[in-house]
Amino acid sequence: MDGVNATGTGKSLYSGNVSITTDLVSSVYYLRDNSRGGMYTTNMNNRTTGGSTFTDADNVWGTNTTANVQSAGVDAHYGAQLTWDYYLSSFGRRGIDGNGFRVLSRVHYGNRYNNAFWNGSSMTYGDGDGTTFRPLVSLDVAGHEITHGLTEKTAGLIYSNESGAANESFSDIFGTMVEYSSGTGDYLIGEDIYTPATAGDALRNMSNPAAEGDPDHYSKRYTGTGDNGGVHINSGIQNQVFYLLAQGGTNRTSGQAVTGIGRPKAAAIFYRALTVYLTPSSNFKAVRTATLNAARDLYGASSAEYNATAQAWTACGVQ
Ligand SMILES: CCC(=O)Oc1c(C)cccc1C(=O)O
Ligand SMILES: [Ca+2]
Ligand SMILES: [Ca+2]
Ligand SMILES: [Zn+2]
Repeated sequence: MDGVNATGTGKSLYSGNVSITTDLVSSVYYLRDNSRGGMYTTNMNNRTTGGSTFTDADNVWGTNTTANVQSAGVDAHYGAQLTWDYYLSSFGRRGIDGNGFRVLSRVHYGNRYNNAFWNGSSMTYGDGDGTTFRPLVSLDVAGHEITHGLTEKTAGLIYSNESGAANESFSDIFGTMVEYSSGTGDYLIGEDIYTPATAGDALRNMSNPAAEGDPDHYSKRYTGTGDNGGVHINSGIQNQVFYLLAQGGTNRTSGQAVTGIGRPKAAAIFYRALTVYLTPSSNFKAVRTATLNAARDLYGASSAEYNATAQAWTACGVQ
């Protein structure tokens, strides 16, 4: 049923009050966005099956607190909206498949569930247990999860060992770009949702991966079998490459300096590498090559951008 696009007011948990696109059908508002592939957001009512699209009578959603079940729905819907807009405005990509893929965001999944995941067709967010996690619907998480979908439909990076760590890093990189697109951002992952009683920490840290126990250099990579071969650990190496390429700085392990080229150009290089050059079994060496090819395509083989890309990978121990 095609309704009428409406602009609702969303009182979110982590982004203040935001404008969201909703769908008016027979004087009921639905958390559905027909202007962005029909993306919609459902309430799982703390179960793991079923769920129904949020509805509202006056198009004002949530109360900025978890006291109202709509609040987390606002964050997830807004995160999907910003992610759609980021990929469209930055790279001309309409949805994660480039063909208007309809994203489903499911919130209040399970009971005090400390996780968020992409399952091949939808994002799913738990509410957290209130100690380790608050509801996992922050902007960098939404961008992270939806980018898992984009990766699946492009390079298809296998979710283990180095290809899996690269997969994770692409999600951290573009989750961070989506967060910055809101007007404010940082190089922390999940800072709004992680350990509410502890300020300043995060799931991961791209500017200083070691702050959260992850490697910033290939020589420090995890070689065990945990975490699918360290996909959320060794992602720190590529995250550090991106950070140094975007912002400039010095790698703490190698002491090597990198000249920054800014977030937009660094993101364009990584996006082109992901969508044009990478394949399912690509390792970090292959990502280095793919980003150099992308930098050459975009800026030229002897450009400052190309040289900085090579410098960043070298600074992090990937030749
Ligand atoms: C930044 C979002 C994130 O990392 O979500 C996960 C969590 C909280 C647990 C396990 C896996 C993931 C993931 O999406 O990789
Ligand atoms: Ca962040
Ligand atoms: Ca915290
Ligand atoms: Zn992930």
